Amino acid sequence: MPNCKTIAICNQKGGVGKTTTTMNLGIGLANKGKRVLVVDSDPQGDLTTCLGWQRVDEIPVTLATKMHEIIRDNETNPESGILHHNEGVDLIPSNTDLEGLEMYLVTAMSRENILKSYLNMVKSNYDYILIDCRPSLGMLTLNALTAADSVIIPVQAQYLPARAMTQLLRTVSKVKAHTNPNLAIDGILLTLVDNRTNLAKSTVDAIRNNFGSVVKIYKAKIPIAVKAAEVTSKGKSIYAYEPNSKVAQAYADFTKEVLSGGRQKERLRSADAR
Ligand SMILES: Nc1ncnc2c1ncn2[C@@H]1O[C@H](COP(=O)(O)OP(=O)(O)OP(=O)(O)O)[C@@H](O)[C@H]1O
Ligand SMILES: [Mg+2]
Repeated sequence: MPNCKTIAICNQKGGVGKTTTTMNLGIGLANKGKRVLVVDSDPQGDLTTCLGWQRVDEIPVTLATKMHEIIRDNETNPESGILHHNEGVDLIPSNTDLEGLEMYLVTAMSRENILKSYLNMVKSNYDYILIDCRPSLGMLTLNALTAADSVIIPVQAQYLPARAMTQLLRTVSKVKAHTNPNLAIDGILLTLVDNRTNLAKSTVDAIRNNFGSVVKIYKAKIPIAVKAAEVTSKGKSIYAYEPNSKVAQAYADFTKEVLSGGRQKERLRSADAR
């Protein structure tokens, strides 16, 4: 059976490009012939909307439905309710129902393992599963990190995210110590990069100096561009919306780096967990 790699796209900081990256990496991988499932793990349902399902609250089967089924041990078809996007990715959608599920998780048995248990039922159908995390380090993100083989951290290249990164790296260490010893950090993806400003350049340098020895930083950098912001309301990827743009090229380069794998420089040890 072919191996499936599950990647959580994670940063508790809001608006750093997690959803845009999940969508364009997912479709980038599908364009390279990979079987891809993207999972919307944010009750805002942004990934679901970006992929073209505008009325998220009318979607009958969502990630919350699937996770409830696991918690209640209901026998159902794990593949039912998975949506198919015409650019070749499958989607497990979400809406505000996931908010209630997250609260419910707090008291559930094996609460960090629910998403993993579900994804284990469908992962043989895929080469990659990408989980778009919500901007917090709550139960849903802990479920994503427990289900994942690795984490990609989009970082907005406009200020030094020192505190948020330290918190995130500590959370990854805790997850490694408690629920997922093999979790790796694949790397930091610099997003919303404005190459014209000195601030962006010095911030990119500062991110490299501060975290480059601990976590790999992808060579590809995603430029800030109006087209990238527009595409999120079009229901299609940047490759379909603006194929010749710098953002499309950057996401294609990033996709190639992800395909070539690489977990080098990941020196975070579970012993670091506090
Ligand atoms: N390269 C880019 N250039 C310009 N705007 C972008 C770019 N990438 C994303 N955006 C816009 O920035 C905003 C935040 O992006 P996105 O929703 O992907 O971030 P997020 O980290 O998922 O946010 P949240 O934390 O709310 O889930 C969106 O309005 C999006 O359209
Ligand atoms: Mg998002």
